[in-house]
Amino acid sequence: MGILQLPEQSLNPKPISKREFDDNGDASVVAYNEWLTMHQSALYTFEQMMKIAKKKQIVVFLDYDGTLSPIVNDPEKAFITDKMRSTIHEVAKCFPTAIVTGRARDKAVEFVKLKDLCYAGSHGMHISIPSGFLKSAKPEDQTHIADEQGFINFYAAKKFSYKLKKIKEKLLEKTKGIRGAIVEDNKFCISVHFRCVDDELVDNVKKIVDSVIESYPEFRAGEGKMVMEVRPNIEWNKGHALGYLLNTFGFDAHNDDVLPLYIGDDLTDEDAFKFIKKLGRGFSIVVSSMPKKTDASFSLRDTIEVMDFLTKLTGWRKSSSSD
Ligand SMILES: O=P(O)(O)OC[C@H]1O[C@H](O[C@H]2O[C@H](CO)[C@@H](O)[C@H](O)[C@H]2O)[C@H](O)[C@@H](O)[C@@H]1O
Repeated sequence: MGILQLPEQSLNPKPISKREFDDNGDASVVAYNEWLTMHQSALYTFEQMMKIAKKKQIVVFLDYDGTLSPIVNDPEKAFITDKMRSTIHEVAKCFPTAIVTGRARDKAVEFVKLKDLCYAGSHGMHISIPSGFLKSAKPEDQTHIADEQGFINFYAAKKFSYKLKKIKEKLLEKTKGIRGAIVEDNKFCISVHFRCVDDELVDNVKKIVDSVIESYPEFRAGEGKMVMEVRPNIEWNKGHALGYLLNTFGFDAHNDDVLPLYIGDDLTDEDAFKFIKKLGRGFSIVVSSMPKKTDASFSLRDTIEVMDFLTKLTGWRKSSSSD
């Protein structure tokens, strides 16, 4: 079965008015509405999507920043609402569910505060699975370690910890004179934020990051939303994390009955969208209120729409299991 493609006449994207868009962003209404026809609203095409999902196993993957919590200036204050938390809780009761984020896994747990789901932190380089979720016991080895909170932890990039610490020290030192720059330790990657840096100094921040990693060829830097992310230069990203988690949940990714559903808003989420595209099955949903280049098939405008979609999803699951 291929990725859901709806015939054009069945599309029912929610167009937005000029007023609404002018208040909100800088792209034109026409461009956004055109973009919506290629990345249809997952809310407005929900029924069609779920026709495909009937009697199949949906596995839910949720990015954190910009997907569950709105983007804010201070990364330490990117909280989710209680309503979003209880929505995620309901989702996790209905489907195997994982939070897949660039944040450190511990930070994601601290924000989400839910136990019965998986967390893939540091862009999937640290995956935590409640031990009860494992179909068969995973032997403890160098990359699978049990912790006191009842999670089994998989580490894809442990050997880079020492050098990351050094990189972080250098970044802190070199950015300390730039007002608004924040260096965030995400355990297996480091974010250097410039959202609150004066426009004319943003390039300086980027140059600092580039100059620091120049002496560390095993690392690379990518750009996210007003942030540079330094990470080990290894073949492991959010897409690999999806494959790993599906497998760990006991699902054969090649089984047509397994449908990964991923919602995310940032560049690193594109790796997960590509994974789903390559699989040829599942639902990839980008969160954006303006046109952007993406491999996702569907879209939602913002975190409010994400919550509405997840609520619909759990409602659908509950009603379809009583069929
Ligand atoms: O994979 P994600 O969960 O989307 O994490 C990506 C980065 O998200 C955070 O930064 C973004 O959100 C901040 C809070 O809203 C915002 O201030 C910042 O400008 C955004 O880039 C997080 O702080 C980063 O470490 C993550 O890499």
